[in-house]
Amino acid sequence: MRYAHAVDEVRAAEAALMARLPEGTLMQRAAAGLAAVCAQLLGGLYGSRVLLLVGSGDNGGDALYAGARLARRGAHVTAALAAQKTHPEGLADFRAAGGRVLDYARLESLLSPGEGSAPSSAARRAFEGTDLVIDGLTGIGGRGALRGLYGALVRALPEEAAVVACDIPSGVDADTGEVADTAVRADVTVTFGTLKPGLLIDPGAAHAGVVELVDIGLTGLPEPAVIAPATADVRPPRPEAETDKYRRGVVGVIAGGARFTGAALLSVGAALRGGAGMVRFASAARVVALVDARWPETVTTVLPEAAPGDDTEPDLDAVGRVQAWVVGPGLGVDARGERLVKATLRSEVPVLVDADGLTVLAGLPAGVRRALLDRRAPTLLTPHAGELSRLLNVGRDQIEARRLVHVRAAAAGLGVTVLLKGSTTLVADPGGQVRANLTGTPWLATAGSGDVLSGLAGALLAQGVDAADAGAWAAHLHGLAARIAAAPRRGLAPAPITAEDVLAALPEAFAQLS
Ligand SMILES: NC(=O)C1=CN([C@@H]2O[C@H](COP(=O)(O)OP(=O)(O)OC[C@H]3O[C@@H](n4cnc5c(N)ncnc54)[C@H](OP(=O)(O)O)[C@@H]3O)[C@@H](O)[C@H]2O)[C@@H](O)CC1
Ligand SMILES: [K+]
Repeated sequence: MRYAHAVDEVRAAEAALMARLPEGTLMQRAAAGLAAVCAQLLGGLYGSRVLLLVGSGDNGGDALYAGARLARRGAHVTAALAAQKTHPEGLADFRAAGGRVLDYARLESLLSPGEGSAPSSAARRAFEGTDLVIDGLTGIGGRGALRGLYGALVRALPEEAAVVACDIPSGVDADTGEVADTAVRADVTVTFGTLKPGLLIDPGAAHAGVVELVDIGLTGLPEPAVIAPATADVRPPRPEAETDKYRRGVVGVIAGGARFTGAALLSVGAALRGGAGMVRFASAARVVALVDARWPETVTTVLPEAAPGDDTEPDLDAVGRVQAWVVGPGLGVDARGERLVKATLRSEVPVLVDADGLTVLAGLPAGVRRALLDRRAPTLLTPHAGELSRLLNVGRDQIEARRLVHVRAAAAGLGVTVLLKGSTTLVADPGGQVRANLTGTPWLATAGSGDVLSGLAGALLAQGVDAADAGAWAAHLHGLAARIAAAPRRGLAPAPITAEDVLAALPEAFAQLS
């Protein structure tokens, strides 16, 4: 499990610790950890060329002290001072260690634009041959788009150099993972005390590379703002020898309609492979026939079409007992869809609402929606950014840019668990804790992959897994399956995949759980 804390919490814990320690102790611990990771990456230090990007705050101080340590071990280290004032003691130590300084005025002239907005050739020449860059422009004090020389400096970095970010890649918001404009793209981020949410959430996570945590002795941190389960933390129930199919959990899937049938097939397939004892499926006759043909192990029920104007609630008892419902994939957003969503939410078992089911919910008057979601059994909503945008009445772009903020707001506002799909899938419970999924891959951005996720999470709900774990574990397994499908053998470059491929790889993903 990886834990991330918000900046305010980190600062409070650091202040308490600093009050008990001699001045500068924490920074020395941070710098020692940073230098150790860099030394390991460089292999031999002697003669290697290191470039420090130094900003005005303590993040720059960490970089200067780390650079001094590397210089004392024989590296050629240059500090590019991107601010007029930098950490004075750190700079003095760096100079004393024999580090070379590119001061602000010199850096400014090197970075003055050449042709167009490309970095000037002077900057290119100055940085040529760098083996490793240490990014100490901004850490947890960074706010908004990089200002002054910072952005131009980042854009002028030599492509071949390895990049190690100090605490957080500069330009990434530590609390949310937002990237306003230019941000450092690190191969490794060395972070101190605890992870920051922005290291786990895209677009920040994509800029962080491998995240190495350095222990600086922080204690007394509160509950983490974001947690990211590792594969070892994903523990769906395992059937015992005497477990029968009913005790393993029965999941009911209500999906597909007049227009779409594929979503139902994918969701049912994933529910079958998700470990439930049995899958029941209910829908229109045409969809049921297809499910019967593709997944004969499913127990199916044809739901009679209501006559126009007839809004009596569908009889879900006719489908048989289930321990959880999945409702929505390919369902349609008409009156039939609305009746089915309402009926499942009025049941007393866990319900997962996905896809068209979410659009139906978004279209209901707020009071009706609130009453439907005010349930005793767990409720899990699994929107992508567009569906969440409709539910919250917030622009899709805003959701994409501030995923953490909006998934939390949705869970708190609706009083249910919300799984926001995307490059980093996030699962928020109404209490505010968020789980981030680390197994995502861009290959999952393919039609139907959400239907697979819904069936899988529904199967976990039916096995008694709580909503936040069901969402987070399903996302984890789904990501593993996608990676297996995209690159089935070691050393193979990933290839495009379909949702069917993800479905087929689910058993192998389960096999990776300890
Ligand atoms: N606290 C501790 O115990 C420990 C802390 N440690 C280290 O300290 C780091 C935090 O240091 P910090 O608080 O000095 O903030 P930091 O991230 O260096 O940035 C602040 C400066 O950047 C500037 N600035 C901001 N945004 C900008 C932008 N977009 N573009 C341009 N400039 C921008 C801002 O300028 P201003 O907004 O004031 O004009 C201000 O001067 C932390 O991440 C860790 O590395 C470790 O040593 C362990 C112990
Ligand atoms: K940084």
